[in-house]
Amino acid sequence: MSVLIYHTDEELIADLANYIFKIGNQAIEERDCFNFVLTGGNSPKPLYHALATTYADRIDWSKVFFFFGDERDVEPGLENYNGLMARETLLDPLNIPTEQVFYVNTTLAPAQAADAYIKSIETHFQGADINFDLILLGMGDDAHTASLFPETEILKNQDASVDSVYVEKLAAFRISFTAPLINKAKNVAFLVTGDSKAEALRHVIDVTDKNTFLYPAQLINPFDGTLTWFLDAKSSKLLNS
Ligand SMILES: O=C1O[C@H](COP(=O)(O)O)[C@@H](O)[C@H](O)[C@H]1O
Repeated sequence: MSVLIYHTDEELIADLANYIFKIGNQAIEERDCFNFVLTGGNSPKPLYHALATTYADRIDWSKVFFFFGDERDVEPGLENYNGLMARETLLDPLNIPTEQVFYVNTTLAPAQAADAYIKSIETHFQGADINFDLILLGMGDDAHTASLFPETEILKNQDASVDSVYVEKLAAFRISFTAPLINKAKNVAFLVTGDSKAEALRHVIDVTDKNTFLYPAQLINPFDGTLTWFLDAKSSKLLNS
């Protein structure tokens, strides 16, 4: 595991962009395609904007396939839909054709949407083992990642799959990769910024006595891949190292 801490947002974004392109260009060289899982929420917006502008010429975007590690159970056109945020900040500015983007179909009931999503991923991987080149994750101030929220049923799911979960404190359903599916990735990177994440981050990175039911991001530990944390000074202020 690598923990990288940056003192300016510009440095963090530049380094994370370089990391993404290194993995992406290597995947394209090896297999002619880069399977890239996006995170939702607010934290990645400046990164996505930078990828689509300053760094737009650093990869052949026609070879990049985009997925979502989690989705909110709202209509695709609504503000909270992670796919809409990614479309506005990254995918539309780069003119990515819809065939390269795997959105979660939230017009279906949550369980069916989860089922349809894993099936579409299986089809894309043509029956081969599903191991994404890169999964980008965020983390909430309650230590949830993707939509693996504390004290929810999905945390017990041992299948490398996509599941639906009812999150009581949000009174809403989510659709999310399970922890085993994330852990099968070749590379996993967290992007975590802001003071409000500091305490959760301390529990996830520094505390050796794990409680994955309360701090779900502790579940992320790739079986055979790399794990890198991209942090700003604020989110990392309570870490020992
Ligand atoms: O609900 C979500 O939250 C997390 C963290 O989001 P942020 O706004 O604090 O950056 C995000 O990673 C996840 O994809 C999203 O659905």
